[in-house]
Order: sequence, then C-alpha cells, then structure tokens
Amino acid sequence: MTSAPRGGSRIVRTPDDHTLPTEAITFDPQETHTLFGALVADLARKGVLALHLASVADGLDAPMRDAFHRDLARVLATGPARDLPVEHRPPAPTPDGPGTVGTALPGAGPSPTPAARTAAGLAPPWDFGRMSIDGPNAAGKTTLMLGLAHALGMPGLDTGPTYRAVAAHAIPQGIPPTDLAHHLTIVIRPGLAQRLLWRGIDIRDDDLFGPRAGANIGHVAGDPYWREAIRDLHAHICAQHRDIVVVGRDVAPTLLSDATLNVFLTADLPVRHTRRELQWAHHPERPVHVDALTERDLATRAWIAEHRPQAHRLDLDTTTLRIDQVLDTVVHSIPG
Ligand SMILES: Nc1ncnc2c1ncn2[C@@H]1O[C@H](COP(=O)(O)OP(=O)(O)O)[C@@H](O)[C@H]1O
Ligand SMILES: Nc1ccn([C@@H]2O[C@H](COP(=O)(O)OP(=O)(O)O)[C@@H](O)[C@H]2O)c(=O)n1
Repeated sequence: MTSAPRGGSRIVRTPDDHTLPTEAITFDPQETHTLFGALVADLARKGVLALHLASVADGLDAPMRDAFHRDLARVLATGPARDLPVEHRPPAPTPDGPGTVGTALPGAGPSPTPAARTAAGLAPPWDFGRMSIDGPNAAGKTTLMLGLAHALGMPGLDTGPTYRAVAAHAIPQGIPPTDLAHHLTIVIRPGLAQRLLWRGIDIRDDDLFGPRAGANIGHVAGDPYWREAIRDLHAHICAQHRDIVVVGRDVAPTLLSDATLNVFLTADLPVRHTRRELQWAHHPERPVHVDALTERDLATRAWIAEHRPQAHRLDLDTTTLRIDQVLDTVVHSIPG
C-alpha cells in the first residue's frame, strides 16, 4: 500500500492495486459490514458510523494493515452488502482533531465528549468506557489497542513507551522522577497512535528502542519511584477520558481498576518470540527479548480474575488467533 501525505487529494492504493480517491475511502460500516466480518456490523450496532481508511491504514501494524486491505479488496470486488439500510452521515472526526496530553501542549484539548460526537454525526451509545489490556510481551496488546482505537474511535494509551522514554532520555540526563511531567508529553487522540514528546520534540522510535533505552529499561521498570511517577502521569491522562484503551503490564490493578473491560492477553512463548522476530525483521539492531509470564503478569491475571465480575474480564490466549479474530472477540466482549 502506498499513500500520499494526509490531505484533500490523498490516494490510497490497496495491494490489489485498487486506487481510491479520499472521498471513496470514508466508510459507513453499515455499508461495509463485511469488513472484519461481524466486527463492523457490531460496531454499527454500537453506533460507530465511519471508519476512515486513511487514518486506519496509517496507524496499523503491517499484518493488520494487510488484513484490512484484504477485506477492503473483497468489499471492492463484491460491492457493499445491501441488506442493511444505508444512511449518509458526516464522516468521523478527522485525525487532526483535538487530543489529550499528559502535560500541556498548545492547541490540544480533551477528546470529543459524547455530546460532541453526537453533534458530529456519531450516534450514541458512545460510552465504551475504559478498557485495560495487560499481558506479556508480544502477546499482541499494542496491536489490539490500535485496532480498538481505530475501530471505536477511542484514544489509546500504551504505557510501555513511557518507560522507554524515561530510559532513553530521563536517566541519561539525570532527571529525577518528580520532574518527569515537566519534560515528557504524551499526546493521545481518538483513533490514532500516540505521540511522545521530550521537551516538545517528538521522540523517535529509534530512541525508544535504541541502546540507551535498552541499557536503562530494567532499572526504570524496577525502580518504585520511577514506577510511581510514570503511573501518576498515566493516571492523569486516564482521568481525562471516559473512553480510553490502556495497554501495559499491570494496568488493571494499578491504573484502571474501574475498567469496563479488563483484557489479559497472552500467547505461547515460541509464538510470541516468532511474532517479535517478524516485527523486528527490518530492525536487526533491535533485540528480540520475549519473556515467559513473569510473577507480575501472573499477579495481574489473578487480580483480574479475583476482582472483576465475570462479564468485565477476558482472558484471551491468542496463540492460534489471527489479529482480526482477537479484535472481534474483544469487541464482542464489551459489556452493554
Ligand atoms: N494474533 C496475532 N497473530 C499474529 N501476529 C500478531 C497477532 N497479534 C499481534 N501480532 C503481531 O505480533 C507483533 C507484536 O505485537 P504487539 O502488539 O507489539 O505486542 P505487545 O504490545 O503485546 O508487545 C506485531 O508485529 C503484531 O503485528
Ligand atoms: N505498564 C508497564 C509497561 C512497560 N513496562 C516495562 O517497560 C518495558 C518496555 O515496555 P514495552 O511495552 O515496550 O515492552 P516490551 O518491548 O518489553 O515488550 C517492559 O519490558 C517492562 O519492563 C512496565 O514495567 N510496566
């Protein structure tokens, strides 16, 4: 897939070489409910009216983007299903809409309120609530978060990059945990991948996954003062959102104990290892570290099992599930 920069005359090319003008790629899931199978029909039922391929394709990881485009190609080949009434409504808010920040960022504000969403043509019910996704590395947490964020138009917060940003920048610069919020800004926006800024400048992935981060990440993750500072920053962001998807290692017990849905995602160790290898195939400089379930993972899983009503938790082994199946399962598990 190739795509021109964000803007009016943007063109998206699918793997099958379908070329679509921007206008043609704003979907009403009621028209395109073959996309991701039952998922989109379910989204339509929940009142989500538009998926914008341009923003979807931009933020997705390669396998998910491919799955999306395969489904898109199928829709294009067969035409939209006609057995559901088609309504024409305004598209979803643009990706350049307001965002939410961990510390002040000029021009950013809270994500759209339910009223604003309704005004924008997005019918209620819109209250998906807060969702947590915990689990070991390479279980597919970030991928699921991006999928949910895109599909439901919610902001997603991935807590891991904050640990990496501290390891890459705060530790080498001797910044104390109490000053973190003065230096690090986290921007999250509905349907988009998050941005991390260090003193106002975007932090590059190469920094987050570079040798400095690698050398310091263990220290950061094991230091209770850093954990508390990072948790406080994340808690501040979560407090600003009624709808949010948050990813981490122990988000359910430490950050979102009131979540609508607690997901614990895992997969067999060799499968997770292979996923990470594939993910970093084009980044040989990035180490492939994949651990067995740690004590913290097990404690989080036990906490979720013990503290949440059955309807509010989902233990999902993704070993044999495709990305779209994981997303589908989780969407169908959202209470209400
Ligand atoms: N169900 C799945 N099947 C196959 N590959 C997956 C699945 N879920 C995620 N992946 C891939 O595995 C890699 C790691 O996923 P990621 O979401 O980064 O894991 P985590 O956030 O749990 O560390 C990514 O390349 C992603 O595309
Ligand atoms: N909620 C979180 C998120 C990350 N972390 C730590 O931060 C590291 C980097 O997070 P990450 O999401 O990039 O995880 P991996 O790349 O290690 O899978 C993890 O390995 C954990 O040590 C944590 O302790 N708690």
